[in-house]
Amino acid sequence: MSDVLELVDVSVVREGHPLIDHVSWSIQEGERWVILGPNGAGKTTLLQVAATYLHPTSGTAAVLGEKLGSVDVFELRARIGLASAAMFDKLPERQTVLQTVLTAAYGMTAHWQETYEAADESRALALLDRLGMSQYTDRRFGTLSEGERKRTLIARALMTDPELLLLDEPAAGLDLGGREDLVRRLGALAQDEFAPSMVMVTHHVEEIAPGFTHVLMIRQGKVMAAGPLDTELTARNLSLCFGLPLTLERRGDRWSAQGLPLG
Ligand SMILES: Nc1ncnc2c1ncn2[C@@H]1O[C@H](COP(=O)(O)OP(=O)(O)OP(=O)(O)O)[C@@H](O)[C@H]1O
Repeated sequence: MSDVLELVDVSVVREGHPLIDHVSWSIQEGERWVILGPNGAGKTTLLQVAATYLHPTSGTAAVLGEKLGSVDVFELRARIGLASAAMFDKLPERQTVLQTVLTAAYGMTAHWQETYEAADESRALALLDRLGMSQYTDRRFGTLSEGERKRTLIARALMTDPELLLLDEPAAGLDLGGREDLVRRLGALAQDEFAPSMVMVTHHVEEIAPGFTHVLMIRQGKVMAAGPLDTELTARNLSLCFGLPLTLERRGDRWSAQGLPLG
């Protein structure tokens, strides 16, 4: 069994409709995966299974060596970092950026009379610095721009020193500069040998940072391709996944894709 993630024939069915459909996927230690697929393909559903927030309707899922259904998910969740826009609503707007990151160390979303250890505060400050947020530590979370919020959430997800880091569309809504800044920071993280295993959901190959190693492509809940970027991220697979003819270009360790002209 894989140490990081092992899904065997996993389906998640809602209202008689499979959101993910007989998915088998395994992640080995040291791999950094990108999940690509069109709107509604099942990417977030897949990430929610990996984050232990969703249980398969059928099939088996093991995360960090623990089989879902026979493990205390609260203990397991402490070993997983999740950064997703769905967190925005759960985090108090009036809390400072530093508190927003610190509360993660206590498995909470809000600052409530905990006395933080100095070591936790130093760690939170170091993570915020790594994500380019040092000038914002005292700002209220609710006043941040989209890009600043996203970077805060990634620092927050790293606070517990997770073994698995899950990022749901971290670059969505960012402008070109914000995206490139984030790709650089994610690239530094992905290439750090002490960084956790990573899975990033995205819609765009341009957002794949250097250091990512594998891709899973999903369409209508089914896996279209899964494996090393070098062999699986091809124009053919991408075109099948998104349902239109696409060209794909690789320049160094970055990617770009374009639709073919009509006619
Ligand atoms: N509770 C639910 N009941 C019924 N259908 C659902 C439920 N939750 C999600 N879906 C549907 O399942 C499909 C997959 O959703 P999911 O959010 O996983 O897709 P996604 O690939 O992350 O999409 P996007 O790129 O648009 O964020 C969508 O068609 C969605 O409408």
